[in-house]
Amino acid sequence: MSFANLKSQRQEKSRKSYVDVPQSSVSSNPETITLLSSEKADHNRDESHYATPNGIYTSLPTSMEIRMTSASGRSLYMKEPTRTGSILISVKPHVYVLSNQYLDSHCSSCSAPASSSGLKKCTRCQTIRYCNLACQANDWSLHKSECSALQRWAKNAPSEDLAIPSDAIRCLGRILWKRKKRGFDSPWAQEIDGLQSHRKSLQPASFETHTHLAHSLVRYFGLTSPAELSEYGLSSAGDLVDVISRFVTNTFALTSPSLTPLGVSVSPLIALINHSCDPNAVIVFPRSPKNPSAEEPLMQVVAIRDIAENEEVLTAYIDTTLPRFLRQESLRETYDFDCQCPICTHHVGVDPREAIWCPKSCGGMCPVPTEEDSLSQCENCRAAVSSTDTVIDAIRVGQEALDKATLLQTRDYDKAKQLTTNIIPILVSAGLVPSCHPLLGLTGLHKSLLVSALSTTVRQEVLDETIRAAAKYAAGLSAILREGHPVRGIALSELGKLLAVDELAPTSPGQSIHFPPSGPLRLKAAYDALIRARNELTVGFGRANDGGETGTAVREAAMSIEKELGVWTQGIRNIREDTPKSTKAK
Ligand SMILES: C[S@@+](CC[C@H](N)C(=O)[O-])C[C@H]1O[C@@H](n2cnc3c(N)ncnc32)[C@H](O)[C@@H]1O
Repeated sequence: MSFANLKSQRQEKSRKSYVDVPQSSVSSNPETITLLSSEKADHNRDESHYATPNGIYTSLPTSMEIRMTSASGRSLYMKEPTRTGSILISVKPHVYVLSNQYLDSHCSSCSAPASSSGLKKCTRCQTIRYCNLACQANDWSLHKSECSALQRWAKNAPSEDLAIPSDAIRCLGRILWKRKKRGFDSPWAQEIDGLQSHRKSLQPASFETHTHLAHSLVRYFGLTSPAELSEYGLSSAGDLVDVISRFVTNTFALTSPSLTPLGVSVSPLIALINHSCDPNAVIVFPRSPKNPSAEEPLMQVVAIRDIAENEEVLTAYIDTTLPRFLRQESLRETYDFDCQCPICTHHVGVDPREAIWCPKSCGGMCPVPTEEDSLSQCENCRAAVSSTDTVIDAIRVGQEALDKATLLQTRDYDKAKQLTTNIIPILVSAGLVPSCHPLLGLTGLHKSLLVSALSTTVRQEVLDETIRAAAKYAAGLSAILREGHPVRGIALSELGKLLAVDELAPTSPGQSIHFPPSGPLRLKAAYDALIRARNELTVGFGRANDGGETGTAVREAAMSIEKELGVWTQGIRNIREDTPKSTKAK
């Protein structure tokens, strides 16, 4: 449920404060902290949304029901056993928008990428683009209000690069316009108003973010006084902060069928699902070829393991490849709770997110030593880790490099790549396993940087390095995420596609002892990776969707390699048959 660009909102400055959140909720004085912790016993939430009748969720499938738990509020439960790969929920989000960087390349109505005939631009705001007139007509009822707000914003923008408001502002705008249009008492508005708000327990960092969002929203709507908020059914600036808090806590990434985050979306029904770092379901936008584009983007919840009757459906709000302390930090900051899921609380065995190889190379793993707990030994042979300081230093340097390279990846490609290239070997020589943080993150980033370079020039050694990085990344993910997780499926499909790229300088099959191999062995490795990817995508993007758009493309790629391999095999057979016996013996 990553909320793209939220933090960048903090940079959006504005002149006048409309926001009237009680200072006590953000002050750092001890009294406030006491107040907050006693509220925490009551889960720190505004109870008013619990009054919302379950009946308003018109898209709630009959196989599920809403229950209340003391630990996590409203929750979705299965009323019947469900198999891996089943689609549990399928809805169009209440609202969604593309992030600024995708406004030129994707349709703002169905969120599909531009076809070869390009997209048609709204002639008034010159910002929003559509596949065709049908997509434009589908979006018009909302874009009508948005169009003039976008024009006003652009006119007053201090510079060209700030001429379009962020995805968060545009999405909030759409929520308020649609809420007004549907009626403040409509089921649609009740579902939005029923979303959980953490306004009363905002932490200082979140308070700042919410304030900036409120300022920007006021500017986007062209309001000149807080009284004008009443037009949107809000009686005070505090109500506006509530809307923003609901949005922040309940927003999902709008993703492509290959999981690229394209924007943000809100579905009150799907927002009833609570979090686990070991989820039994995922939220995807598979874009099945069977779906009419007017129904896209279709948001689906898919079971990634069998779910029993009376079991809670749980998805992950954050990146679960991160170590526990980073997951907890992120959940506390954005969602205001301490995760008590099995992998956060049961310390059984070594967590592959925080592990190094056995110093005696027995194949076992040891927990990464920390400043607080420097004693570490192999889970298998009990060999003690002696290079504690080296490991701690390597992880610190790795984390700094990952943060820096992530920031630089779009601004300074060479520096970002230099960082990943130089730091990965340090972490590997310190003994980190491929799934360990921050090695996994750096490997994923290194792979993405190499892939983006391939789009300009393909050199054999770069292609091979990219394949090795993709293989290490897929192996690292596989140690953490359960089989059928769409992130695993996408990583494997990327590896398969890279292996399938024609070699520029194939070596002879006899020389193929290293990875990636060459010739038919490479093709076979591509085929194997694509078949594994296909199986995982069929689960993660829903069996009924046949793995969605990516699953379908991967199946086609695998079929074409199968044919090619058939030709190779036949070719080798023919050569064998044509070769005189005396030559074969040699
Ligand atoms: C998207 S909402 C989920 C639905 C929410 N329980 C409700 O009643 O509306 C996210 C909020 O639910 C609560 N929550 C979700 N998962 C939780 C968990 N594992 N433990 C405790 N609270 C959780 C947190 O308050 C979080 O900010």
